[in-house]
Amino acid sequence: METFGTRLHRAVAERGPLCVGIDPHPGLLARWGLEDDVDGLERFVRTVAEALGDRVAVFKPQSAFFERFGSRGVAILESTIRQLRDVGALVLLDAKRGDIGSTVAAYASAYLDPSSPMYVDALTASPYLGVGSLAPMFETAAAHGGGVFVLALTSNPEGAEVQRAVTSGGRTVAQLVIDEISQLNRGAEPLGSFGLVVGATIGDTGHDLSRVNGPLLAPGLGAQGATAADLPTVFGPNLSAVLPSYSREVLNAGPDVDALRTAAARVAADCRHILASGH
Ligand SMILES: O=c1ccn([C@@H]2O[C@H](COP(=O)(O)O)[C@@H](O)[C@H]2O)c(=O)[nH]1
Repeated sequence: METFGTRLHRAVAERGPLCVGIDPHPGLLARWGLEDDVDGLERFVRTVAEALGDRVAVFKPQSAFFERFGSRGVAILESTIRQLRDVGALVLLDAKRGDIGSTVAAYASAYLDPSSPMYVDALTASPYLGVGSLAPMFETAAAHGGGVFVLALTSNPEGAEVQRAVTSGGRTVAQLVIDEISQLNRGAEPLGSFGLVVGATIGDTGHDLSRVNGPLLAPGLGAQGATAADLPTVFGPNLSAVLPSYSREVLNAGPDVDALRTAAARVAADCRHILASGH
């Protein structure tokens, strides 16, 4: 069985280092001339999948925008995940799950067990009940070739107060998360399956990412103000592991399929250039 790290490494080699977020905001549905209802949601996501499904390495549907419509929205999320995986894209579900271990085990079965209808390649997770509480997710992911991306230094301004707080051992909360994920990825080749979320908006992190040996998901590009040119400041010598993530910046170009493709190609080119230059 191939690990998620191996599958991600190949997807990025074949399609380029880009994650496109699928965030059907009410304002975007309106901008696309769609109603803010289940039919509008379905038209929106089918258009994104048709335009980009065969050319973007990773899609990151934001679960909240589907949950907003109840069970019918969740059914659309489920079919979108299948549609994207069928055309060879990896799906990273952004649901930021986290809880006590026994409940995390249920989240792991829901998203990371291939027999589940909601099975995805990887899931975002929140470590604020303790990184150890996420162990059932790590174990299920490892057993089935899946991945988990854990929040470390998020792109929103409110995150720093918690994430940069200093623990009793002297490390920040974020560095503790970074170190625990680094342990899980130790020795993995070509890339570990456990990633971190580090916002592109945060400037020089002041944190040591050098031992992560796993993917660094960088949201905050585009609509939140960061650009590809900010990536070297944030990630320093660890740029090669960065997976840049854009949602509204690309989605704003729709509903025209060619315009969506042009927008995705533009941000991909910006990032490829910066990531390849290594500085
Ligand atoms: O630190 C984080 C973690 C997750 N997100 C999510 O990414 C997208 C960003 O959307 P944009 O339209 O590109 O701003 C959204 O789903 C967030 O929930 C993040 O922004 N920052």
